[in-house]
Amino acid sequence: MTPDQRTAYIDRLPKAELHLHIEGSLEPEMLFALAQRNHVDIPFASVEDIRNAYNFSNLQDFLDIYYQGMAVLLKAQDFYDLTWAYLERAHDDHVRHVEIFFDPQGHTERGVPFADVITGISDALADGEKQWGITSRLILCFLRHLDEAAAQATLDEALPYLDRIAGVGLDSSEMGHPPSKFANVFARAQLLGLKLVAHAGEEGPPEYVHEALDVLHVDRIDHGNRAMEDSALVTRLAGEGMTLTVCPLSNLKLCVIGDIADSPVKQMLDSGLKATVNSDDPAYFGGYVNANFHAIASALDLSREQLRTLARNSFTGSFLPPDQIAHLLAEIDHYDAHFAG
Ligand SMILES: Nc1ncnc2[nH]cnc12
Ligand SMILES: [Zn+2]
Repeated sequence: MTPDQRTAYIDRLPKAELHLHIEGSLEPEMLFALAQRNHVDIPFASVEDIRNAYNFSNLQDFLDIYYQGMAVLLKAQDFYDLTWAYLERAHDDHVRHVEIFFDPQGHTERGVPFADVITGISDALADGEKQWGITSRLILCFLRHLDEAAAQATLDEALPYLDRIAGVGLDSSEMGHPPSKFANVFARAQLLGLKLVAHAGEEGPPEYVHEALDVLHVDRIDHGNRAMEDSALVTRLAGEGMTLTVCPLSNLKLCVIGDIADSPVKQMLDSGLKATVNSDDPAYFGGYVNANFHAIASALDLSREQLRTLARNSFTGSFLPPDQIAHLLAEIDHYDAHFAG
């Protein structure tokens, strides 16, 4: 395939996005507009000012500004508008299914009712399915810089809404907050029938990936970059068919990698790992899912077969039922068979 053909192939390839923080899709324009609509003071005079602040040297640098940005989200309508805007972009990128993280503790600690957060997001997801046929799952993330009791209280608040929540995850500052800190709340979530995921090995050591598997019993690993440092762990992850939700542009912006060519995606595929490509916080990291595909496809010279594998992994690694996965895999095959460049 020529580079132009590869770009065209990615653009319309049916895919799922499995690692997307809905608050990280808050574009500077919407942040600015919501600040005005809700009369929230922000330390930025213009959209340009906001964009200029998006330079990070590590995860914590980003998180500081990410939590600051959330302050403009106050009403159910704000969460609806945010989610709808993301779905419009996802639709443009031929995303057929999304599994979205949300950070309720970032909102309830500011006095926003849990009900407003989940209602706004889930109403938009339902409307997105009606409008475009994009299916979805919602994953409640616990903030790992807070304690386990706070996570348990958040799970308590979620109980009336479990019909809208597919799973729980673990995000925020990784270093110093190992997965084992949340062993009890994850065990409780599992008993409630929820799926389990955790950010691990983004900045944290391979040991945190081991803990996510052995202590939390996760169904997926979010990021997982540093698992590549531990060959026995790589063999294990490959053997278990564990899905890794890798985020190339995020890794670059947060200095997890020094160059996009250092993205581990190709090495993961070559090692038999079930890697997927995702955007993480696209408003902050410079691109939605197709931009992430484009960036690594050229930097790593990915083949058509590898791109197709990444798209297949996004569906087989999802929490959809087998019949829907089979249907989406058939969509990929149909697309691939008819792609003329
Ligand atoms: N990449 C990331 N890592 C940890 N926590 C996050 N919250 C939002 N994006 C995150
Ligand atoms: Zn993330």
